[in-house]
Amino acid sequence: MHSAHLSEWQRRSFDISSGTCSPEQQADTYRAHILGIHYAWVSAELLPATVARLLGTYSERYAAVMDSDDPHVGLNNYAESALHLARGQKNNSDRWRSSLMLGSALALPCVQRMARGGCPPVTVADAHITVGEATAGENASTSPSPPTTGARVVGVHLVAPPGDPRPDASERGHEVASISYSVASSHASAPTSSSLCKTPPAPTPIFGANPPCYTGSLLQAHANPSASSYLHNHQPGSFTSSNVAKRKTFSGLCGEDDRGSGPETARGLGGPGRKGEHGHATSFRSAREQLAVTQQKKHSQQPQRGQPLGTPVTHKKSLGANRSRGAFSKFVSPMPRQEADGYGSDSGRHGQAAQPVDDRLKNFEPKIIELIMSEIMDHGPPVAWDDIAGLEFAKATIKEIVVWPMLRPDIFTGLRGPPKGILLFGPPGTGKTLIGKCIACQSGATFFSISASSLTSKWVGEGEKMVRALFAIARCHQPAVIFIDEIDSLLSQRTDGEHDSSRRIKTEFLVQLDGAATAADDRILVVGATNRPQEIDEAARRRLAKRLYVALPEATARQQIVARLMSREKCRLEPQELEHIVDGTEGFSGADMTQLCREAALGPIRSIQVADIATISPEQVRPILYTDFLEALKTVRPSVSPKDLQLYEEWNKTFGCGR
Ligand SMILES: Nc1ncnc2c1ncn2[C@@H]1O[C@H](COP(=O)(O)OP(=O)(O)OP(=O)(O)O)[C@@H](O)[C@H]1O
Ligand SMILES: [Mg+2]
Repeated sequence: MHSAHLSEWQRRSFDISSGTCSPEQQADTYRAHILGIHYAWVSAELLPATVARLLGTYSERYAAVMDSDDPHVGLNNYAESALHLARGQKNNSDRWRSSLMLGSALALPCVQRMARGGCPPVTVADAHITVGEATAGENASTSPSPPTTGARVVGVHLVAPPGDPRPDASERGHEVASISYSVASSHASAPTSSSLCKTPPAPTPIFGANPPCYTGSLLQAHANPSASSYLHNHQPGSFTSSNVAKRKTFSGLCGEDDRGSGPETARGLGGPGRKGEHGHATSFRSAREQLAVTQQKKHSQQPQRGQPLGTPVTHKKSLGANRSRGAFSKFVSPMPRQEADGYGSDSGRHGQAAQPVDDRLKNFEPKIIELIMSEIMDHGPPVAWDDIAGLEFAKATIKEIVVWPMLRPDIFTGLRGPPKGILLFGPPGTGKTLIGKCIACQSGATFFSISASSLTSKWVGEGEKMVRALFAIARCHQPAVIFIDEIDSLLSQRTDGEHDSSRRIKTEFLVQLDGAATAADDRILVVGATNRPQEIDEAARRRLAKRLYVALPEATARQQIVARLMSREKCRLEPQELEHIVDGTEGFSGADMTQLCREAALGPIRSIQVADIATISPEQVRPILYTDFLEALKTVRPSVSPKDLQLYEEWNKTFGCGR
């Protein structure tokens, strides 16, 4: 072994053998010996035989110290060092002082918020709360003496500063004294607090008219045992206690623990009915009572009708937490509510499908009904009859067929009954769709505006169902107008090579149109519009009994169109100029006239310098002039060729209902 080790070894052996060692020192020395031998063995500093001999020797001696039954010799000092450390530590649990002092508590934002409700914030000088031996505060002179001399006063002192300008400041000394006395008397079985209290105890909530005022709280704490518990649990002052028992005493004297804090608690369950040995409410409460208290608290926190203003109510803001989510709670859709009128026109307009209410619709799949309701029904911007220029015969006929029978169904019966179908045919852009929109607005009927593509489906059989559903729904909403724009694509002539499904759709439509599936008094009118009337199937043509030619606008109609459009713009057109424009637009359709006016309206803008376009005000833009129309006429051409026009004329002569 190294010399250093050897000297250490020798020193230990000498210490033990000298007889001056205490048993603890002996045990420690033997432990050190054994560790040293292990170390030397591992380091190969000792021969195994030597290790065995030494270990045997020292283990035996160590065991003699440690395992001895002799109380004077034997010891167990394993934990000695730890205990030694613990003994050196200061234990502060006995005398504990909260770091939350009155001053810091009053500076807390929540306390300041409470104080903002009309009662001035309490200052440090206002309150001095002491738990412990009798205190001799500045208010001692104002406090009545405790009835029992030597009784330990556990007091709550609220001291009014001498110069406090607040009106109740002078009284608070007495009031506080009564609090102090009240608590003390409870300990000493003294007279009731009410006999000494200046303010009669009232069963008001702990936060009365001046909730944030600590004075009020403390006074009511005096009157109300449970309020005392509030004080106990929430008092922001310094809390000094000499030991745990004293703190428990204070807790008991103050009333209930925090589980029962609140006025309802005292009045309802733990209050007058349940008294502790000192005549105060005890803190014990069964689970059932606790549940009732919790419920009561919950309900009392909800604002009641007629609750006086200023009564503080604790509101917990939560998102939807107040809403019942139970199995019986009614789900409220976040979508805006529609009128629950079944398949009313309103519900369909907004794309929300209602549940079928009519027996006639029960055989249809909801999705088909939904599709028709949500996509087919259409209500555009309002169109008046006067908005349609010219076309007097067509307008009169439609009024006769659609509007009047709707108004007087009792007169239009029998032979006077309206036809089941109307066909509006004519060149493109002449106002056929416009007439359909006008019917929708003016007839007062439920208006179904569908396109052929809405009724056709790639799924075999779906198209026929759609057609059937359309008429069924229209039947449920009589009087109804089914407007089918570009009806030629739906009811074109049936050919041998066409797909079977489209043929079936046509057949179904003709069946429905014929009225075979409808009653005689059903008021459903089908209005078809097409610019290719010659392509319509002859069976369909027959069923669309009133075939009205929507011709190109005549001179007066063209003039009306221009005048009407220009009346909404800043325009300067002489009557002669307007006549010239009308004369120069022979063969123009209504759409062409609209396009001409749009083009002319751009004339004033084009005359503005490019640099000024960003800064010019609308008032500075010059009016539309005749020259603008002349310029526009250079670019706008009629969209209907004379040849096409001839075809329409011929078809009208052949199949049309015009004069
Ligand atoms: N008689 C008219 N009076 C006023 N404006 C009209 C008239 N005819 C057409 N217009 C104008 O032309 C536009 C197109 O008209 P509309 O859509 O009714 O034509 P259409 O006959 O349905 O054409 P298409 O056969 O191509 O469908 C209208 O929005 C309207 O501005
Ligand atoms: Mg059209």
